[in-house]
Amino acid sequence: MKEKSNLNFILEVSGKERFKLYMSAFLSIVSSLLSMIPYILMYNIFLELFKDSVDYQKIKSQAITVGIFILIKIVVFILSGVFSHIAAFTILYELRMKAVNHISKLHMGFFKGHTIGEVKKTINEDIEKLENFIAHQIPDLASAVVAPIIILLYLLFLNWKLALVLFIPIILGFLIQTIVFKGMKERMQKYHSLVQKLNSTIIQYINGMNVMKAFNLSAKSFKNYKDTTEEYADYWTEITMETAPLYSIFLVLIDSGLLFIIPIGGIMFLNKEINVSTYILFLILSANFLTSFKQLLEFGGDFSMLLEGAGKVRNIIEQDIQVHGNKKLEENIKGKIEFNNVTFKYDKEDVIKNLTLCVEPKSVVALVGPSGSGKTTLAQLVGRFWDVEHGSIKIDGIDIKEIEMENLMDKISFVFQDVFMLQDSILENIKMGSNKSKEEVVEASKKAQIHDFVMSLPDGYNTKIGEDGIKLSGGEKQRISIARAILKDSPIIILDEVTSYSDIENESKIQHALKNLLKNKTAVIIAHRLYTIKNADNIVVLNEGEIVEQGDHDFLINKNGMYRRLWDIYDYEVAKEGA
Ligand SMILES: Nc1ncnc2c1ncn2[C@@H]1O[C@H](COP(=O)(O)OP(=O)(O)OP(=O)(O)O)[C@@H](O)[C@H]1O
Repeated sequence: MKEKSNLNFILEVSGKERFKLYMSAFLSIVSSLLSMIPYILMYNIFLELFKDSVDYQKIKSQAITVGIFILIKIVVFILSGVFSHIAAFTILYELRMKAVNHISKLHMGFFKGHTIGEVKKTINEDIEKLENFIAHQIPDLASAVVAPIIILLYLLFLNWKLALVLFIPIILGFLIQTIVFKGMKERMQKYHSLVQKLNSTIIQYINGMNVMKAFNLSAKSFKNYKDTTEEYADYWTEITMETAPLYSIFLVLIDSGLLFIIPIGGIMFLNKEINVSTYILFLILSANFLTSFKQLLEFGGDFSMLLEGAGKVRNIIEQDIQVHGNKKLEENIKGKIEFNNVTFKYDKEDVIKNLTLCVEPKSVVALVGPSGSGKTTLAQLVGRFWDVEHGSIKIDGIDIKEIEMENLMDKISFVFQDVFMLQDSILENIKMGSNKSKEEVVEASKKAQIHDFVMSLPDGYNTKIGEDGIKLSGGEKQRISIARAILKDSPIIILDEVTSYSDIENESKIQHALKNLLKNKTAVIIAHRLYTIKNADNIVVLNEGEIVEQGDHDFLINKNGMYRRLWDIYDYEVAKEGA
């Protein structure tokens, strides 16, 4: 992945915009070359002024030419900026779209290894920084490289001995630069990881505020944030202490580059080796040369920082996407799900172990078992939230890896406890991008037992949800998510049963809604409350990723195994709650 440099990566993603970048760099070089011309013309003016009989007409025409070149330089400079800015914003747009699009195709596993803070920093900040690089630094860099070379060549041509004096600050500058920027890559990596950590801790701090307050943990979480901020500040202090003294010497050296030209040029003038106009031109051009040279050296630091940021974007864009085949499930599938010797692990330990299970079409299978036994994992594997390590999962005889992802998602509806809500109207929250009619939405909402609630709101289905709109209770969100699934009408339902209901009324409404949802569907239910799955066609008892028993409720109760024990615990807890 690292064979290609990050700079090449930027050029590669520039795609069609690359021409604009080259154009911008070219115009920037032309602009800096044009800025030399007035100096050369001024030299001619000086030469003329020091003649015995001054030709004022010639001076006038030279002065007008200087003015024209300055104007042309300004126009070319602006054009260079226009090209680079247009390119930059187009590239930024494409890069963001590419990254966000790519993220949607990644395994969930990617989000396990990267926090939301990290991903946000990359997509917002690292990509934004590239704007500065593309819009300003590519053209600046082009002219910063070419301009000093041209000036130096011209000065060597004017008087090579005096021009050689300029090499003193160049050599010293390079030496110091090498020392200052040694280990810069590692430092920049650490810098980026610290910024990511800062982002993650602040997101964690704000997102978890209500939970932390409830548990009186605000101070602890704040301490986490404070510690990270201190680590960041300490890191910058450390870098500054290490590099500042040398860097200051470097700046002074470059700025005082003229100190070498003034005395040595002066001596040469007194010895009549150069005339006064050459001396003056040397002073002007040397100052110009040293400024461009300093700019060029300063690019080094910015470069490392930007290229490291580009590397982060690459890390996302070059992540392997979840491959899928192009087979399609028929419109009216039966909905049979087969797990064949499925093994899966998140990290080191197998969470699902060589599991074989058949979910018959239009049957309801409930997964029960102790916490951590693998119920959620097994259900999520059907939707390829993760891919199995060994074995296969088939729907109507086709391996899910061979099915086109969109088609697979079309055939499965997920109803999870943690309901994701769009910051949009209730109508859009139920439609979820589909082109179903309002009537169909209302029909689904009635079946999901949420219609009456929606109609009691002032704006009905147009009521906004989210920060600017109304807040919904857990039960209401759950019923909206059931309405979504009823509207989607997929043949397979994966349902994470709600652990607790806010009240009896909510509970009976949700049970009713679920009954409507599961009618004629193949369903896999992750069961937390045993009595709700008593009527399931098949109850699968999981323990440590293995099926320990399965059958209907009566069969399993009579078997007197783990299911029976789970019931005993459950009955005890329900009795305790009721007491
Ligand atoms: N994203 C993840 N990354 C790493 N390990 C995970 C992840 N999700 C679950 N696990 C681990 O996998 C095992 C099975 O978890 P899973 O959530 O499937 O069990 P569960 O039976 O649904 O539990 P519960 O009833 O508590 O929801 C557990 O040991 C859990 O810690």
